[in-house]
Amino acid sequence: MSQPNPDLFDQENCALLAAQAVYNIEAGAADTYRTALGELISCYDQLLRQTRRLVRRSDRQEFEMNQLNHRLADLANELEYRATHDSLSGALNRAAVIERAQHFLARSDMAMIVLDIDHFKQVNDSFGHPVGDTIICGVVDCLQRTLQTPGEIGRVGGEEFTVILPQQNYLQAQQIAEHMRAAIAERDFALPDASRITASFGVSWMPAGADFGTAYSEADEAMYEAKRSGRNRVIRADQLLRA
Ligand SMILES: Nc1nc2c(ncn2[C@@H]2O[C@H](COP(=O)(O)OP(=O)(O)OP(=O)(O)O)[C@@H](O)[C@H]2O)c(=O)[nH]1
Repeated sequence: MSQPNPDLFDQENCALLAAQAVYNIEAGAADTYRTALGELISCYDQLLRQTRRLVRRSDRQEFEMNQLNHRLADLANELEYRATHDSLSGALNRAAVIERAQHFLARSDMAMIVLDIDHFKQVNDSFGHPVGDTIICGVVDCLQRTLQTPGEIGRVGGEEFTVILPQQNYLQAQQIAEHMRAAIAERDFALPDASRITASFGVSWMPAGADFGTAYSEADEAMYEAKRSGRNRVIRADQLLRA
């Protein structure tokens, strides 16, 4: 049960009641005294009632203002989410990936994985664009489930994704990419012909202070080498440089 609101004017109300009692009892007092007291009582009574009404109105407006502030904060969060995320898969969008990667690289070393779904055009052509869309969401789900360390997953192009991994060395990033590759290859995407989906991966590693463009182009080049050499595999950029 809710508590009744405390009367802010309890003291004034008591004074008013006492004055009213005096006014009623002292019937024989001088007329001027009684008239003045009567006016005082009436004005004071009206003042109390109006002030109570104003306090109630102000409480209501404060409540409404708080509700509007909450709604505004929710909308700001929603706007921020929409500005930074891909609406189909929920992964970060390209601009947000660049921004976060630059943020990490300004502070620490960072590994980057670039992956691209294999023969995706064929999936779209065979089963239609909506089925292709479910594959994109399924691939992002595989990446999210596999990523156990701090990092960010982004969709940087149609069927191309990026995973940024702060403070992970080449070997750790390669192992994460391998787990992701296996998770996609093993997942049943429920395609009508029961075929499997695979993706090709490239991995780069940059020391603190490097730029996003270099990290991305090295990982992208390694990913294309993974495509050229048969798809459904992980290639590290430093393996290309040595070859
Ligand atoms: N369903 C769907 N398809 C998309 C989306 N964005 C891009 N695509 C498709 O992705 C396909 C990319 O095809 P390609 O670049 O030829 O590459 P691929 O068929 O995956 O072949 P490889 O990369 O060489 O293995 C095209 O058919 C695009 O229409 C999307 O948001 N949804």
